Amino acid sequence: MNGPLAPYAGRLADGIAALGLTLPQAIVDKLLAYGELLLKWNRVYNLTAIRNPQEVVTHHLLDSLAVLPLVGNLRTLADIGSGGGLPGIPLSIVRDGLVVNSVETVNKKATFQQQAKIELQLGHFTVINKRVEQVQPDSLSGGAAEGVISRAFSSLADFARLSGHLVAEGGALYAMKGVHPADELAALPAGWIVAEVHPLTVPGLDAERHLLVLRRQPG
Ligand SMILES: C[S@@+](CC[C@H](N)C(=O)[O-])C[C@H]1O[C@@H](n2cnc3c(N)ncnc32)[C@H](O)[C@@H]1O
Repeated sequence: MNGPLAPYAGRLADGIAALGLTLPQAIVDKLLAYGELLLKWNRVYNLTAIRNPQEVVTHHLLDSLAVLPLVGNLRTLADIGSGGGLPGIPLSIVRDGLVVNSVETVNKKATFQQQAKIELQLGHFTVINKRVEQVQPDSLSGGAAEGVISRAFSSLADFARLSGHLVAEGGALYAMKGVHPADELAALPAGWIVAEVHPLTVPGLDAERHLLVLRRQPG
């Protein structure tokens, strides 16, 4: 490959190793190809504020992969407010069998994701161009999802309110956050609890990251 991400291929490989992941070279190449597509389409479609190739590797690719140890064993995932396909597309690339439904309301962003699905041959990745509150669980590929994830989508309370209906029984909401959002916890809607808080380290990213797991209150 000789596109704008080529100089950062080593950084991606080092980051993947630092996350404790071992990925075939073909998968690493696919991650780079996705990053290049994002940069290319961003010039016209304004998909993400990040335009620096190095930051595509750290802030988008590695940041998305950092949650893999916590969601990588799920069978079905819905990514809400996925923008240019984050974290859903990187997760779909590295976990071929994972069924990912990617929900994004803005047409041009969903169109980009559909194009990425075709170019990267993501067989289990489905784009849903709708507002999440209008999506019914049975319209998701695989039905209600074991994991419903979002990054930079909304407050925890709105995430639970708007997306909670898409979580399968026994499943969870996964909120990717920067600093631990202590002030958002008190505003959670009734019926949801924060079951787990995982601090995450993203290689090459000098910023706090947390994954919060929300489950339905028992009883
Ligand atoms: C800040 S962006 C984050 C995009 C991506 N998750 C990321 O981390 O780069 C939030 C996205 O949520 C989408 N969005 C906002 N409200 C939505 C809703 N009700 N249903 C689906 N998507 C929504 C926006 O169009 C936008 O693309």
